[in-house]
Amino acid sequence: MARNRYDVDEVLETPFDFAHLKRSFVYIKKYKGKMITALVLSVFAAISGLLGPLITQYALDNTIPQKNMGQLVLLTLAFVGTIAVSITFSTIRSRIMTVVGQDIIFDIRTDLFKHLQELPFEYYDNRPHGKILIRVVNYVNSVSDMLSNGIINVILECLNMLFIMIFMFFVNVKLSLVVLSGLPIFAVIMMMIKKRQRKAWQDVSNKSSNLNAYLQENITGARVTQIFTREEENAQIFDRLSEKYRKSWINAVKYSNLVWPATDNVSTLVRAAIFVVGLLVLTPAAVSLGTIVAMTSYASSFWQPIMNLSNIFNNFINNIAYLERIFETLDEPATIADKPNAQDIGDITGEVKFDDVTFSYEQGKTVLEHISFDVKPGESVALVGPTGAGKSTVVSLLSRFYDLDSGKITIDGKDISQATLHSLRSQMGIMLQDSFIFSGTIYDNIRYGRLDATEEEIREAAKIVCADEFISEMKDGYMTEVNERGSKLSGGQKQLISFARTLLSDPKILVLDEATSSIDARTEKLLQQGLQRLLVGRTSFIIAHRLSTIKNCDKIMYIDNKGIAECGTHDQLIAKKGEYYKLYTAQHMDE
Ligand SMILES: Nc1ncnc2c1ncn2[C@@H]1O[C@H](COP(=O)(O)OP(=O)(O)OP(=O)(O)O)[C@@H](O)[C@H]1O
Repeated sequence: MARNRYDVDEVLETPFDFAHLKRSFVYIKKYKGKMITALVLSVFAAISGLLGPLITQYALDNTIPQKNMGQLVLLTLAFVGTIAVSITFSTIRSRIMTVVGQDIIFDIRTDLFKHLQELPFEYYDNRPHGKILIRVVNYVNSVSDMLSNGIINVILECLNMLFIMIFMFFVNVKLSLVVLSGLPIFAVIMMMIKKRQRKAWQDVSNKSSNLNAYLQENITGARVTQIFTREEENAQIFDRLSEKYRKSWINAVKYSNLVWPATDNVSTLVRAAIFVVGLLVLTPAAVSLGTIVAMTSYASSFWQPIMNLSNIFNNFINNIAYLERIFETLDEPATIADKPNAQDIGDITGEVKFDDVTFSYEQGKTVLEHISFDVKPGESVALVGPTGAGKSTVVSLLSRFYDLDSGKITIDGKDISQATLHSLRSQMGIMLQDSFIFSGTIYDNIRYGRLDATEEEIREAAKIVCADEFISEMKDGYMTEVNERGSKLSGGQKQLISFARTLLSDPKILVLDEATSSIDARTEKLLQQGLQRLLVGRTSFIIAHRLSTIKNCDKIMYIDNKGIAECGTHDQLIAKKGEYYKLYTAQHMDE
């Protein structure tokens, strides 16, 4: 998939069809009981509202000319009653639908979040995270009204139209036909606007997504921005994105704004036609004043649902662009998922074998080629080599964060691509280069991967990695609240917490990717002692640029040129006087 920058519009792979709307019924049908109740209430509210003009007509044509005061009072009370029923039922309906709308938001968002958690790293590597956020937050909010109220309103407005027609035809057939004659004019106008309008709103959604992506990137990178004093340039980029968003919005609103006046004009024309036809063509003798007043009232009522429908239609057009995005995310395949016949890998001893493994992140650009090596259970293996050589990639493949181009990786003789991800990853402890800290307490951060860990176990893990001392010195100790990304902690402290988190999961295979790079030399020495105890009985892969930390590993692999350039113990590689020797002596001399 092409990489998507913050300023590149996303391409929708699937054009809109009604299947999207049909698919959204999955979310709606759960609430059909409440929706039917709301619909019934709305129908009663509408019928009640429609009785008003009939009462008026009767009063104008009979009660008032006969000066029947008693009847007039009764009719006035009935008129007020219809309005009261209409308002009460509409209010209850609106309350029910607010709850349904929120329930639908909840369901879609839960599905999206669950799915996002299963998507491969590749998905996140390929798009700005702000564009993912906007789908889960803004787009879901937007579509909820369409899926709850929108669909009810469509049914309701259609029913409303039907009822009004029945009432109109009941009052006067000829004048009803005059009202209906406005419909074809309206249909032609709508067809002309519809397609352009949909495209325009899709553009708005793209531009708002771009803006969000840039904003999110800049919040995350705020420190770097200030360090490099890039504020002005970034503000200009933001202005450009904002301007594009503003223009796209104005353009889209231009189309939407055509719908209202078009409907309004047709409605006014039709009402004028009623007067003309009623008074001049049919003559007052044939049509009473009450009939003309009732018919103009019905005519404006008749165009009300049409105006509402065109409004809903507008809303649908905007929201369908969002719905497409939501379904696109839900349809994103979890490529790194359990195969159909995946098996639990069982309790592993930690024997690892790479068999002729070739891998590329992007098609045609291999990062590793034909790599083969064996690691016995409990062995410690160091991966060293130049930046970008592929060390982290090797351990990512072992955890099956990516699938191979060719070759096979086995653990205890079992192909990891055929194992369930949970059984594989739950026996691995991986400490990535980026020691991510979640918002919450230090305590919660350490037990992130093992919620059932006891306080003693948490403290013990922290002690082994020499984190207990600095944590205990904090005002609230283990209960100290840290921000997302651990902004209140030093780089080394973050690494130690993340280290404790990895150890607490008691893995059979331990992966430490630059786990101690930010830790001072004294703490690292202490840490090494604790680590030696801890590595016993576990297979470990350690990536480190500081070679002094991996000297004692059972095996050192020097990764370069897409493969293993050298492999052996520290002494063997020093004696070989190859690349490792050069690197080690260079570092040794520096020290
Ligand atoms: N998600 C990714 N998408 C595309 N290419 C990637 C991705 N991650 C890494 N690469 C590329 O793969 C190569 C190997 O990267 P890797 O992170 O494995 O190197 P490394 O040896 O661990 O480097 P370092 O010592 O700097 O951590 C690099 O050229 C890098 O640009």
